[in-house]
Amino acid sequence: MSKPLNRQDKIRNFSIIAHIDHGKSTLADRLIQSTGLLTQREMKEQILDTMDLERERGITIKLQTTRLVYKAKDGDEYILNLIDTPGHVDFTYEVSRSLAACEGAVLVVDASQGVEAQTLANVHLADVQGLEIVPVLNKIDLPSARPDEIKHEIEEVIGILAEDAPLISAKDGLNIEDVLEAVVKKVPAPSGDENGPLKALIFDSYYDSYRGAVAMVRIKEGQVRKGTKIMMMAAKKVFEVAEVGIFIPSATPVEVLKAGDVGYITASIKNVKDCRVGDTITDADRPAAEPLPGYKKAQPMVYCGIYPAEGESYDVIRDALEKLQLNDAALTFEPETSVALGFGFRCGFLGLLHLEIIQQRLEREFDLDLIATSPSVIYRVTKTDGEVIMVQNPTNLPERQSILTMEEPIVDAHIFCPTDYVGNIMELCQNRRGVMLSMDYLDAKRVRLHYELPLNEVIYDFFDALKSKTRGYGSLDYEFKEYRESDLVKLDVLLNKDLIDAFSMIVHSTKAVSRGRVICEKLKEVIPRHQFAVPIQASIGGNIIARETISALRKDVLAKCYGGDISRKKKLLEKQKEGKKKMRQLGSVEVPQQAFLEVLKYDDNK
Ligand SMILES: Nc1nc2c(ncn2[C@@H]2O[C@H](COP(=O)(O)OP(=O)(O)OP(=O)(O)O)[C@@H](O)[C@H]2O)c(=O)[nH]1
Repeated sequence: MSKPLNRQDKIRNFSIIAHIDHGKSTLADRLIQSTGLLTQREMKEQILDTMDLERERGITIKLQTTRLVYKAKDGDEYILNLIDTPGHVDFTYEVSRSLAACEGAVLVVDASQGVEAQTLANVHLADVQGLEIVPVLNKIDLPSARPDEIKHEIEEVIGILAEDAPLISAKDGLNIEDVLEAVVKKVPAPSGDENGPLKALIFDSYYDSYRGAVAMVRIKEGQVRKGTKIMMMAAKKVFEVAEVGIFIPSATPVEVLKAGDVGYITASIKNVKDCRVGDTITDADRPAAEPLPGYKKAQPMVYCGIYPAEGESYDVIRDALEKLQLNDAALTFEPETSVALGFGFRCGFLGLLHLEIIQQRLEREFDLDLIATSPSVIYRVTKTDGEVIMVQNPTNLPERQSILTMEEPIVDAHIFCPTDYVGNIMELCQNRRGVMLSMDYLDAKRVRLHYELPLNEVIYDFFDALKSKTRGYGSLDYEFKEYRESDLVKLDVLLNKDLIDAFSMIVHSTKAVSRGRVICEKLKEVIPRHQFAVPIQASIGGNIIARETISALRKDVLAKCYGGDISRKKKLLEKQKEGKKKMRQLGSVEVPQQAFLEVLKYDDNK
């Protein structure tokens, strides 16, 4: 006797996880296409990666979800809810968010590259959520594909069976159906009482100017429909549901969402703070006893100041940050002031990429002109009077004589790379004060290195340096380990004798002189000449350790334009104006926005 048919038996909720570039988005597109959701013509190049920024960088940041309908080989129709995940070392937290809404994860591994740092990191996150992992080997069309070796590697390094893993080419659309079959067979159907009190997990949200905050939810128990009075369990706010729906892939209203479903809820929620990712939605008239377990809250690891450029409004920036925070709980901010830059915000990020993305989203989506100061990690300072303080902003570092000890965050870093580049990696890590803990050979060609590294050496451009020193083949994953005492000093920058607090940073004492020199040189390159000479100095505790001077020059852009070419003159003046817009007056010196980014760049050869 077969057991009676249950609606949930025909639902599968899953994510795709992969190391960057192993083909996650390409596979997602193929799955959408092969289940007939969209015709070829309608298919954009990459449907799930909607944001411009992502396209540019080729990484997925914002979560998206899509309902697919698949007629399986067993003759039944299944609803497959595919929840997209971001793919970068900075965003493991967001991966956890989408995994919390699933029962399984398709693990895509490039059949020529093999297991990489984020393959392992993502598997670990899926494991923590108790998900079924379905391995898939992609890019088997490549002549360099070595599926048998990589299957073995998956079994050895990850410890899951890979014998039956589908061998696919997402690019050519080869064996895509095997992936759908594996999802149907291996990923468990959702369970959860449809008639119990409502419990819905908000795994993402976005702001829609007409409908207010839209909560993307996984219904774990109970049901929700238009008119249901819902309560946000953490926010303790009650709303009446205006609409529930699903993504196919655009938002489409349905009558009801029940346990096991993935969809969205709108309820004219005007204040974005009332619709926090990770919160549980319940029925206000019949509330659940307890909220769902959230996932581990992400701790920002990198802080920087964000200030309005000339003429921008502080309130508009606050509003924009609040909107971004709605679906990015890892972003934190609080007001701060800078002598050089005025009123702004101290913002916390997961890492440098996260910082750059938020900065660019503020500039593009909200059309804001901003200045971001040097990023900093959080230092733990014990003062001579016994007080312990956490310092996120170098400007707040107490006077030297009142500091007893300073500790800095240390991370555990795992680096995967081809054996040819081991020497380069070791050199890089040594330059960044790393301590090697172990080195394992994955096979004859690849190694895994385990290092301890101070976070303040990783946040600036470690990832870029790693990529360039391994021709793109190295991969990195890191996590916070502990605070450790360290010999740190505050490095200040003076422009025309004025201390510019926005440039101050905390560095290891052995690095201070070389960093100071590089910063002065970089600033000399990017700050335009003024009508007076501008000394650029780096100092530690009042002692100047490096100096450059920008010589005086009068800039007359029209000097070259003799004759009557008025349109050319106009163009030059426009260009100069445009250039001005990106300038910021710091004391008596005009500094281009770019300078703030330049000071961060390390020079590993110095
Ligand atoms: N040869 C070959 N190339 C593929 C295949 N699948 C994907 N690619 C290519 O690999 C690159 C990365 O693919 P994506 O789908 O963007 O990778 P991703 O894992 O989504 O990357 P992120 O969004 O950065 O996480 C693209 O240039 C794809 O065209 C495949 O089966 N064969």
